[in-house]
Amino acid sequence: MAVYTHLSAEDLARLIGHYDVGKLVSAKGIAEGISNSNWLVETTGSDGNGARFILTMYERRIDLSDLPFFLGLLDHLSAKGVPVPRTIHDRDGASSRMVDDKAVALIEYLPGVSVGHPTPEQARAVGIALADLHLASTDFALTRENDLRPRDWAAILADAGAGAIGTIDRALPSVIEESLSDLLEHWPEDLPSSIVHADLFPDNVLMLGSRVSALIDFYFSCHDITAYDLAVTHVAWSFTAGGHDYRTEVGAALLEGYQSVRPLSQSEIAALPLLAQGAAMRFIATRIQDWLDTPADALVTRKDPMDFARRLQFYRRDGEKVFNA
Ligand SMILES: Nc1ncnc2c1ncn2[C@@H]1O[C@H](COP(=O)(O)OP(=O)(O)O)[C@@H](O)[C@H]1O
Ligand SMILES: N[C@@H](CCOP(=O)(O)O)C(=O)O
Repeated sequence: MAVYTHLSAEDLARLIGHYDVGKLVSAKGIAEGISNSNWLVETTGSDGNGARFILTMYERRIDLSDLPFFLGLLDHLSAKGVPVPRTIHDRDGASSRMVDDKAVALIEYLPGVSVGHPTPEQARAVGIALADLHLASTDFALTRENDLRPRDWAAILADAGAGAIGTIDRALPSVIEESLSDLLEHWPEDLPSSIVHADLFPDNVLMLGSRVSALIDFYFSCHDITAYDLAVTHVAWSFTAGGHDYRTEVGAALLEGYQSVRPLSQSEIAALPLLAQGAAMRFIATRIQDWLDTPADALVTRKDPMDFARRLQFYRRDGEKVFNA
């Protein structure tokens, strides 16, 4: 479930009244997603022809001072033709508003569905869209540091403690231990950097057939190593459910699509095996944190860190072969 806050019909109508989008017709809570509350909102439209929007209420993990970065980036990318939803500004020109003590934003609705088992053609399209995003964001004026870098994963894992981590899966502490110090010691500092999405999982890409109709959920976006974003996307897209098997053709198509727009340098290619292990570790760390913070009977489905422990082991073993083929 992903509606954490109840908004009455009156609250919603009052809120929509601050935007030039016509009158509220309906608002349905969206089940997908785990971080924020989202509603699909229908209005009569500013021209009376009806319109749809996504209303997002920021619930957790988001520092409100970062909203101008996240929302401004959507407008910047959308203006440059990258398929991301633009934000709807209220009558005062603001891209977000407060409802009681929570921030909300009204966002353009884009069609499409998230794929569960991507084809190579779909992966290629995602690679192209990611490279477009990297190139189109170079002149975005605002900056945001990544607060989930290797030292942050290490801190999250140290806070959780090997004992508690072992209660999730007995194998997990040793998978982490055999890689973490290597990642901290060899993490590259001299690769090209840019704005990165940092969480471009299949559920954050909407597709119409083999076309990317929207990249969404920019709430981890920040400045970091550009090729790290490709590594995150590779880790997220190129495996069967649970991270059990690597899908060679999907991984290759993603890399090929990306490089058809932004060719990688030799140093970026050489770093990809380690960046992919780091990407897997980053999601292991936050999934462990969420797992231990979420009661087993909570309504939110906990995401299994082992899905990414398997991927981490894969890249340790076969990363060179995958990226240097
Ligand atoms: N701009 C959009 N257009 C259409 N659907 C959207 C849009 N933004 C979000 N959604 C829908 O809302 C769901 C949750 O959004 P998301 O931003 O991923 O939430 P969370 O941050 O909680 O994971 C998505 O899976 C998608 O179905
Ligand atoms: N993609 C991350 C979790 C972040 O959740 P999102 O719904 O905001 O994309 C993971 O799978 O661990």
